[in-house]
Amino acid sequence: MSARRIDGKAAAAEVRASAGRAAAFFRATTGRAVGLATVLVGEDPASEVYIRSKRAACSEAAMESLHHALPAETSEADLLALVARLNADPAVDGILVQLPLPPHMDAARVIDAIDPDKDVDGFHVVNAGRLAVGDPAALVPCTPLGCLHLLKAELGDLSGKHAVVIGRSNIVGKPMAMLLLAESCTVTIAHSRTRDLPALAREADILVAAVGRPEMVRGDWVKPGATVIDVGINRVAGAEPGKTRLVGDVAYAEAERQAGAITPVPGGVGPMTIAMLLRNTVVAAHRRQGLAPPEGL
Ligand SMILES: Nc1nc2c(c(=O)[nH]1)N[C@@H](CN(C=O)c1ccc(C(=O)N[C@@H](CCC(=O)O)C(=O)O)cc1)CN2
Repeated sequence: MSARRIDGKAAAAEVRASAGRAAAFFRATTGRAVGLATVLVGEDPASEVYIRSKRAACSEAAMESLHHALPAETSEADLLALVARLNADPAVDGILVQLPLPPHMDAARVIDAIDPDKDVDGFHVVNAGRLAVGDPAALVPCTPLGCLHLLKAELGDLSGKHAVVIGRSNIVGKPMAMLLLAESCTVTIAHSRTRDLPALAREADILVAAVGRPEMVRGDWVKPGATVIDVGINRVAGAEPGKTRLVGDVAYAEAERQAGAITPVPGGVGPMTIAMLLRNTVVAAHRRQGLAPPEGL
């Protein structure tokens, strides 16, 4: 039997619509639009596409996006000075510095210069700490937040389920594990040094793959009926010369024969990242104004 295909595009459209309604309420209440500052350093083509999509999503939700495009050779000091100006700007509710940054910059230093309450990517150490201790003031990284949204829509209550998260990055693996723990899952974080990863993965009711290695998770790693969330976005050579195609970290055609439900790539987790960015920005705006973010956002 074939797994249910989890439609991330449809789920993302709902989250974006609900963020748009909250942004309209915010404008009606405060007299100003929710403002997101986007910062792109250099001309990485994929980053340019993501920034364009984020700005288009903002405009669709009637939020203001204030874009700063800096040349690749910008110094870290100049970027930090821009971040300081955005921190102080009352029209800016959220600040997003698109990653990756050029190699001469220290991304951790730049992220930690962002006001944690405007850190709509949820990457700041203060937000990582808030998430770890269960502080509701945490702004949570968009990709794992999107994964959790898809999991809850698919499974309802996650309590007691065994979740295996493959990947331990600060922006996906670790926050994903924290979110699942907060839902009372039993969580195992696996990584490149984990012994007998296929056997461990086969124990998972929920299997999250966030390793950045094309189709690493094979069909026989998946417990029958498990829910599989594929965070990978890997561009690999296509069938025709010179063409490429996107694949996840999961060998989809094999895994869908085992899983109960599975996210595709593209069209699974990816669209949720931008939807949750809008959600985080609207939440940050409400909190900064002393307003309660709308229920269910
Ligand atoms: N500051 C940040 N930088 C980066 C983040 C982030 O969350 N904050 N995440 C990624 C890139 N990213 C957003 O920035 C992102 C990646 C992928 C998608 C997406 O919708 N993917 C589509 C496929 C798109 C394609 O055809 O290439 C999908 O999976 O369906 C959205 C956002 C790194 N940097």
